[in-house]
Amino acid sequence: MIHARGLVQVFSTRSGRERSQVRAVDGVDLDVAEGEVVGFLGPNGAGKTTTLRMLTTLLRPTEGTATVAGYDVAREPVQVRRHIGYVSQSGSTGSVARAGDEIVDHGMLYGLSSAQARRRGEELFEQLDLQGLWSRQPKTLSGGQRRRLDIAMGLVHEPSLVFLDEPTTGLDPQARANLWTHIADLRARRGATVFLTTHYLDEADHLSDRVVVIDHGRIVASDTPDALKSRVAGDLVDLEVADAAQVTAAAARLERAARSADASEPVEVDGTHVRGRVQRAGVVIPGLLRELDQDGITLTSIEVRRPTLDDVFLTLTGRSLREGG
Ligand SMILES: Nc1ncnc2c1ncn2[C@@H]1O[C@H](COP(=O)(O)OP(=O)(O)OP(=O)(O)O)[C@@H](O)[C@H]1O
Repeated sequence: MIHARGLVQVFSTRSGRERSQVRAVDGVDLDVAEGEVVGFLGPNGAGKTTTLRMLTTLLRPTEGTATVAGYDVAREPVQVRRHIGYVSQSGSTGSVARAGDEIVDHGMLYGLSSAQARRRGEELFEQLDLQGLWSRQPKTLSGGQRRRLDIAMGLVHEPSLVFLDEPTTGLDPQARANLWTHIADLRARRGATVFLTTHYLDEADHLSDRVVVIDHGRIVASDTPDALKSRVAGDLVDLEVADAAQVTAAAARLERAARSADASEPVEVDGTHVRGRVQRAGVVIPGLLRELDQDGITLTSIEVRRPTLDDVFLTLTGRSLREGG
């Protein structure tokens, strides 16, 4: 569905007399298969939107090639646009027309007859839980309803590939969860391929078959969320030691368990807490507990936290997405 090779985008900027160049996207290769849901993540300014704009033909690549839905973005932009849906960050539903008329107009813009566009619009209103809102002006809808209307507009011409740029930004948790169901449905019901950018790691984790991470204009990782988590981070084990005098001995034990499991971070001591990462806590902990017991070390508590995509992100880019914003 998407095949990109060596995509580059260089922007020239001017500040006063100074001219400078920004290599916003710096050699991106990307392959997305039919029916895949891919989450595209990166810190602010990493090049996500610029990549998306090249793939949707809104921006001509400085270098490199890409085919999207079977058409070349540089040579066949009209064909590309006809076969994709694009829901931008800002959305497109700011007008004063009625929501239903907006969607019919949009469908006709893509070559549907008005009857076809109406039928398709009504179907989408139903699928996206927008029943009863056909005659409302978009500006009177809630944030979640408006975002769903944006998505309906992006789908009216039945594209097999949909680009969603930060689909849930600014929505409350309930509206986000609701939209997730609809996005997951796109693939389940229609077999659509979905390429989405997001700042929410839980969203990428929940929705994506595969997560692609971009940093400084380059792809730094591409794998399933689970594979990324187990490859990069390891499970965090937090031991709380009952007797402060035994903290050092407990740390040495955890250190050994972590080392044998090939963890990269050092064990950290914080008061009576000893923390470290081990590759597979379920395998490592029974042996560790036996050793601590043999040494006469008593624990007040033990906690294990599975790695999150944020841990992966931090390891890959040196920044936390949560700090981003
Ligand atoms: N039209 C432009 N002219 C000059 N520089 C630009 C232009 N558009 C983007 N850039 C720069 O290119 C880099 C990548 O920007 P881009 O918007 O693709 O990042 P992003 O990953 O989408 O970020 P965000 O998460 O903040 O939306 C940034 O350094 C940005 O300042």
